[in-house]
Amino acid sequence: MAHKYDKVFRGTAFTSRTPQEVTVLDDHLFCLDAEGVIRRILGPDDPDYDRLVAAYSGTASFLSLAEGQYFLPGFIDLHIHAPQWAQAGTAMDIPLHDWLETYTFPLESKFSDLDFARKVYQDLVVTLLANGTTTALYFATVHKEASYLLAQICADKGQRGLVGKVVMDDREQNPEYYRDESTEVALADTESFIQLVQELDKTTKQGVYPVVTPRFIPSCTDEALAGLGELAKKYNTHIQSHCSESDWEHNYVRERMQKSDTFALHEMGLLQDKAVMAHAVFLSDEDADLFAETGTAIAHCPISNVFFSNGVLPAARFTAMGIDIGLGTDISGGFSPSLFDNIRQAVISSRMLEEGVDPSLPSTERGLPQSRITANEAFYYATAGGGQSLSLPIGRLEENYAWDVQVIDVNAPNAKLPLFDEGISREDLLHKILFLSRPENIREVWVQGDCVHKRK
Ligand SMILES: Nc1nc2[nH]cnc2c(=O)[nH]1
Repeated sequence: MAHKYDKVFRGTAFTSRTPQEVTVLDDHLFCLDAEGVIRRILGPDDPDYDRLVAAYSGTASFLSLAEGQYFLPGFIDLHIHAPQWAQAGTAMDIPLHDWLETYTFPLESKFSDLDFARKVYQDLVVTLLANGTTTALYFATVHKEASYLLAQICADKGQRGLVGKVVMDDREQNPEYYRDESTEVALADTESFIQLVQELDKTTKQGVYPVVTPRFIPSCTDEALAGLGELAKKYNTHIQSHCSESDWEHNYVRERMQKSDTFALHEMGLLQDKAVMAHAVFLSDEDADLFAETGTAIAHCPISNVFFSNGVLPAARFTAMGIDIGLGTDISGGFSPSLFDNIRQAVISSRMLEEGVDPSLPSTERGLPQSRITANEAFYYATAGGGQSLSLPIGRLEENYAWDVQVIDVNAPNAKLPLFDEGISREDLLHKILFLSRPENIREVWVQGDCVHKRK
């Protein structure tokens, strides 16, 4: 009899049900179709379970996890500057504005050289996959060709890439050596980039997507911002930018536009269901309401925020207000390519926000009550929250979602997790995985039903 499913996986999986609750699927079967979509999930009590195991086990379509191995959804990096991988871990000691001018713009300008771009982008995509990141929302550079090359590399290596050619057209704000030639060229390049990537997408299984990407308001003219809003609408694309990241940026926009970043971006047609704004640390309640109403998501980048944001995102409050939130590494404002590291920092930063950090103040005045997030919530942001933010069926191990997973091995050689209690609860085990896993524990990574990384 012909097999109904393209692949069947057997093992224990963790997946978020809500921001606070994780579902454990103990020794379940995950049945995929040829498109790499989960069509059926069944537990050992299901009457079909034994029949399916008997039919598929021993075939090339069946993969069963060993003791100590678990499925987690692949991570979704909701904010990452691909070219900045080349400077990750350096220049963490100066403010955002100086950092952009002294380090970042000179580096990004080098991506006019396609050979250099290829070297950096290939290394980054492979590294992200090895860190369990199955989908990434990338800023590239102003260069159309190199931005397209990044989309091609994602297509080639099997990562779901959402890629933006960055727009920086303001002649006063951007250095002559690194900006769009003119507003017209910025818009024309963006439009042809969108068309090229939408064509490329048709050749991939996992999907690659063009993203309308004004770097941030300070680097764009009003005309470019409005034109980009129209292009996003015309081609139904995702949108990304930075919003209210730091005191300097937030105040610059207020002075130039006489309104907040959020309201200015909204006026330009840049807030919508498929829009993701990085940081958003300084949103007022009115700004936050507008995010929730328009379906605009926040890419929370907790490591980067320590260095560049002058504050901590009140993630718990914004989640309660109904805003979609995902996690971003913000390479290289953040130094780490790992969303495990960012899960940890999201929890740590939220605790510091809640408790406060100035010991000279009485405890009652030190912090912002009810700001802490749990490890479950940070896990949600890195997975289901990211999928929700992008309006894509990813980030959950549920029927009709893509099979994007990482196989975690708690007994990996040289990276064994400290597990000495055989009766450990499933939730405690997940928390150990979240706080202690290293790349060595990520045994395999799958995107849209295909294996894209395997540790030797
Ligand atoms: N963190 C960060 N903030 C920005 N704001 C504008 N550009 C950037 C960037 O590259 N990184």
